[in-house]
Amino acid sequence: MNDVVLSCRGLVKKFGGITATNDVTLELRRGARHALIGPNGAGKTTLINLLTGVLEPTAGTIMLEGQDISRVAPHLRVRRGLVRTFQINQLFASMTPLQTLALVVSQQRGLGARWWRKLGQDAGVAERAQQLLEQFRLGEVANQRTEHLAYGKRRLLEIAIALACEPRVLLLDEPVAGVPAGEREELLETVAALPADVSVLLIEHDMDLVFSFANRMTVLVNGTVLTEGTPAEIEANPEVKTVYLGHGDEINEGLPLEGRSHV
Ligand SMILES: Nc1ncnc2c1ncn2[C@@H]1O[C@H](COP(=O)(O)OP(=O)(O)OP(=O)(O)O)[C@@H](O)[C@H]1O
Repeated sequence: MNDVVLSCRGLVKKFGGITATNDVTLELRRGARHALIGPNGAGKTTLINLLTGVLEPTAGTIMLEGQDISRVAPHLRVRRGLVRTFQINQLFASMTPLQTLALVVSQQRGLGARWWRKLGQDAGVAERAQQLLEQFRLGEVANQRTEHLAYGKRRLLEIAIALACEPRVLLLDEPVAGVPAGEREELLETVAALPADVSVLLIEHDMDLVFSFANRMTVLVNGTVLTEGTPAEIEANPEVKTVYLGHGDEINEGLPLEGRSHV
């Protein structure tokens, strides 16, 4: 069992009379490429917020590398290696990718607020920032203000920032959402090339990405795990089809064999 990196057991989250997460048990294995899918309102965002500590569970436990983190503050979960991608906010708009990544790498290495002075001096920080720029195909835009970047490049920067935090578990929250067709390929290739030792939980509506990326899938419906399995098992599962068919606009038109991508 020690190859389980992140798990939750009997996780419940109630908002007043609404049960958004209903007795969810999930295991993420070391090196996993695991996708979490489900129709709108299934509880995916709530579950990610519980795992990252943004929300406190009504009941249940969350374990990271064998330790109970159910009540650990979000920033301390990041320090322990549980990192999610987040949308770049105003804070980074006027900074360049190089500055942003140097800042995050500096913070990660305990250099804190002295990052800017250290940038020129600390070869380790500059080198790691440069590696990340190359890995995420941001070299050409390294010195452009983030607010001027193409949307796909911003999404790449978001993943690069998460990786700069040296995660053991990476929660990828809809990495291709809103990315124009012409910029998607680069993003898909970069996601596919994430380091094998980082375990990834992907939440995504784009079924092309889900089925090309994941080797394990969990389907959430009404806050509950409907089923879990390999992509082939999920695709063949009549219950999964019914659930998505019931929602009309979703996977019924989106399962890969039926030739559609976005749901
Ligand atoms: N803060 C909140 N207060 C009350 N109800 C909430 C809150 N957050 C989520 N919910 C409800 O919990 C349920 C699950 O919502 P959640 O956003 O987690 O689903 P989701 O699977 O992420 O949906 P989507 O794919 O549309 O983003 C929904 O019924 C939603 O209305």
